[in-house]
Amino acid sequence: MNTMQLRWNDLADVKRELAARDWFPGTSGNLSIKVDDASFLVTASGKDKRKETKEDFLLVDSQGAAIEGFAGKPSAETLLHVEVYGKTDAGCSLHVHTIDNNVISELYGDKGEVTFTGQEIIKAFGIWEEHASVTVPIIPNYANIPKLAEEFGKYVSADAGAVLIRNHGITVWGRDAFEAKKFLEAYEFLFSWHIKLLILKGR
Ligand SMILES: CSCCC(=O)C(=O)COP(=O)(O)O
Ligand SMILES: [Zn+2]
Repeated sequence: MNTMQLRWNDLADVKRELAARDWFPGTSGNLSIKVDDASFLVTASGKDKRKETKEDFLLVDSQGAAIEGFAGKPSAETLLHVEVYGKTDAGCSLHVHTIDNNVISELYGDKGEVTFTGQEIIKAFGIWEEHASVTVPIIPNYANIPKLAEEFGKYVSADAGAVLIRNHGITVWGRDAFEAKKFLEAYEFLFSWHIKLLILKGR
């Protein structure tokens, strides 16, 4: 099996697991995985990502242009994945729309970021101190994708990270598929925990 096929299988596994969580409502969401310095696999645009087909992913070059031999169109948001691979050594980038990430993005959108403190799951990010904090930037949901990608890129420097797009979704990246999925799950846990606490406390 060549590298592209191995990475295809890795991304298909992640896609299946996120689909089982129902994190692809209404065809939303897009996923990518690096194949080498010149190319990555990205989900095809507009498809129901809960379905598994032979046309689920396309190979694109480092600028996000489709490489011949693959059916369909690359994700409309491929340029955000281009930012991740162009600016870091990350190996996988995951974008999902959930109710929880949308609610958090709207609640804290004016602040431009949201911070969580004193939650055990923060250890999933490799931060083991007591009372540790994790902060996620929140950017406006520009309809113009190159502009959205440019704004998103301002927060992309480390090999792992996350950016919330207001009333849209979250993009999380990591060194490989395992790490990106772990971080995505941890962020979604924090969002859900925070919203439930706010509701129960009546704030
Ligand atoms: C129906 S969701 C609108 C587009 C979007 O935000 C998304 O994540 C999916 O776009 P894609 O082109 O990757 O299918
Ligand atoms: Zn989206």
